[in-house]
Amino acid sequence: MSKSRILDIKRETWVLTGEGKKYAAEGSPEVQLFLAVPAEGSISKDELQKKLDPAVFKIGCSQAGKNKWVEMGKQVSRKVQNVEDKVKDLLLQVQNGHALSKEEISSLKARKLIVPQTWKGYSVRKGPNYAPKRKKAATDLTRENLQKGDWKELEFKEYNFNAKGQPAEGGHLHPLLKVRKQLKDIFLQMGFEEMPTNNFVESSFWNFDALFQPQQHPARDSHDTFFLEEPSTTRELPEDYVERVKRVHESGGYGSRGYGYEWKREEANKNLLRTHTTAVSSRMLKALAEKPFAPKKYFSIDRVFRNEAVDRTHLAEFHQIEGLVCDRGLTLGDLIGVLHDFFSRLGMSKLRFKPAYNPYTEPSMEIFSYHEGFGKWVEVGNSGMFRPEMLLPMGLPEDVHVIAWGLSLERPTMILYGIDNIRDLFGHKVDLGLIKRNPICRLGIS
Ligand SMILES: N[C@@H](Cc1ccccc1)C(=O)O
Repeated sequence: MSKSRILDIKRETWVLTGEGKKYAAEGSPEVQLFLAVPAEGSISKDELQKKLDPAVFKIGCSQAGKNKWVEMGKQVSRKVQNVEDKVKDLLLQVQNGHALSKEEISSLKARKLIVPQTWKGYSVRKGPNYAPKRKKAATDLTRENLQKGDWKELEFKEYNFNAKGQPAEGGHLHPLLKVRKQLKDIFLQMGFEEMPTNNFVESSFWNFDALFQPQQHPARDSHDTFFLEEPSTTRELPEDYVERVKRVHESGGYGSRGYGYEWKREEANKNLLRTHTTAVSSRMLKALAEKPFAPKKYFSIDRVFRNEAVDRTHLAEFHQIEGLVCDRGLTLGDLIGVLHDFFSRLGMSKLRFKPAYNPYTEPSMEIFSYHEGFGKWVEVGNSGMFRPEMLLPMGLPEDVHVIAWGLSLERPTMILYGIDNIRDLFGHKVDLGLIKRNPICRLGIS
């Protein structure tokens, strides 16, 4: 835009002074004076002065005299019959924004009845180099430019080496990892130790038999469990313990009648992808039974696998959170107390329990939490006291009881992040935006 296209604009207008405003309302001093002089005869100057404001008298005398309206002496008398208040008329015109002639302005200005007021502005017009007429500079040399050959005429934009680049994307943790970290912190704060959970492949023995789960149990069917083809069987099992487990399944002991069926070693040898992390708990408890007894609190958070029909709330693999406390004389009351402590740290303080069945726990309880947002009770986990048929063959002392519970990691994560389809949370269809949009995880589930 060239400079010559910008014009300064200055406008002068006139406004009344305080005195001007007074005369516009009350009449000019000369007229006020004229009207104070009687139409017939005369009035003494002293008498006249008393009738008028001193300033009006003084100015009125000089102006009325100049206009030859009155005869001034000791006595004052009129020289004309009528006068017109020209000054008042002019002041009213100025007040109403009308333009006056140069002479009229200068006479009012001389008497300090008006003052100038200036208004400043600019007039701006488009110049010959105004943007739309300019050629747009090309930013990229395209294949079309090369094919058409118009690159010869193109004007290319210069590189701006000072421009800032795109902000670099930092790492973001997946919601499951963040909730997992919160849960891990909760367990650690409660004094639990983490169990080693790095084996996805487990034998049926540790996953089911050691947990007093009978070999005909439907969960042990290939419809529910992924069995391994290669290697299809486990290499070794602790023989003495296997013998005790076989016996407790077949004929009981330790005050139990057992299941009364023929237990098969081949079934126990079958390798599978672990269906729950309780398989890890059974290994840990067996190891504990080998040493002089010491109470323990264990937890794990890791992946498990089930041959499920995949739908919006089920996947064939998910993460299980497992906690257990092993000590002398524990009761169901201890389990309820620990569950209240654990879940309230997750923001779920209203809990209810429902009797349930697990082959390895008695009694067993499903855990429900009241979800304020949903306005209803939702199932959040499963729990129980491990059966003597599981603990005593391991060699744990008889008065040692184990309270335990399990839940999925996906469930609380979906509630926390408002996700209603598990496939949006886990698997190859997860939108990276979900991860980027949730850099911070909120605690408090209900
Ligand atoms: N293993 C159970 C959870 C559970 C753990 C410990 C005790 C009771 C139940 C499940 O998979 O659902």
